[in-house]
Amino acid sequence: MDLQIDRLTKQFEQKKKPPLTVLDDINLTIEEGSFVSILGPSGCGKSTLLSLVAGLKHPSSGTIALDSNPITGPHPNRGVVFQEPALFPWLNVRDNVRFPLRKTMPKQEQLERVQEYLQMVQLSGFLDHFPHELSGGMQQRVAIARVLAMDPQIMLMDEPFGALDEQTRIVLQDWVEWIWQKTGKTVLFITHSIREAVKLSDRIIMLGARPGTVMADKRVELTRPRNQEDMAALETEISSLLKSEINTVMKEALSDASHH
Ligand SMILES: Nc1ncnc2c1ncn2[C@@H]1O[C@H](COP(=O)(O)OP(=O)(O)OP(=O)(O)O)[C@@H](O)[C@H]1O
Repeated sequence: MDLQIDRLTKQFEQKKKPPLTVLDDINLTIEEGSFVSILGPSGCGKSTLLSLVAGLKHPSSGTIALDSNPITGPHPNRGVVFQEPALFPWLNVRDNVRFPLRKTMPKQEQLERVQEYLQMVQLSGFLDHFPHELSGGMQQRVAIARVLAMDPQIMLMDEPFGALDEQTRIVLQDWVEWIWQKTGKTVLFITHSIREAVKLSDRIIMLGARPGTVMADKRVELTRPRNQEDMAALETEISSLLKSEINTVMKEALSDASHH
């Protein structure tokens, strides 16, 4: 099922100032089963866009629809993974993953599903562990298993590896690519890392700053698994695009400041 974003605009009210436009007339179709990353300078509206797709925030104008059904709020067909794993500290791994399933199916089925997805994230030996007994990377895998177990159509991932060390991050990148290939889910993935985006994505959408519009939309045709040499040229190209965008924003900010 495609995700269709039409003429999407989001503004936030500000005290004693005109509203802040964060996303301005965004039009995108995200194809079913594709891995799409969103890159852009800090504050350009990446998280806002993801929250809108999640249904946690509402558009100021425009629409978002999943296979022609308008999104009006959160729904299990869209699973969200944040930078912080957000597990319940008082529940063990089994019950953390089971939690969202508890009203949707018989208990035996819940437990089977929990087992299946913890196996997929290679944590089936940790059912009785509590979050504080796990490393950050393991906690994030539990959080991902919890979302996968709900069998969403789309995984919305907001810098899921941003808080992890470089080595763990590289391992989890390979692993998320494997999960994506195995499950065939659509992934919408926010990252600050150009390398991560180039490694994982079918398509990279770059948001520009103030107000957030689509600055570039690139298909990545490199064969998987991708190696550093093949990725280098595209990384350089994206990096210079982003640098010039950030420069523009900083110059604007400086000139605004000097006029006040
Ligand atoms: N609830 C809110 N009320 C007012 N302004 C908001 C609100 N949420 C976000 N903003 C503003 O909207 C802009 C975009 O924020 P957003 O978090 O979407 O950016 P981002 O691209 O995800 O940033 P980063 O890369 O730093 O995480 C920022 O200027 C932010 O201050």
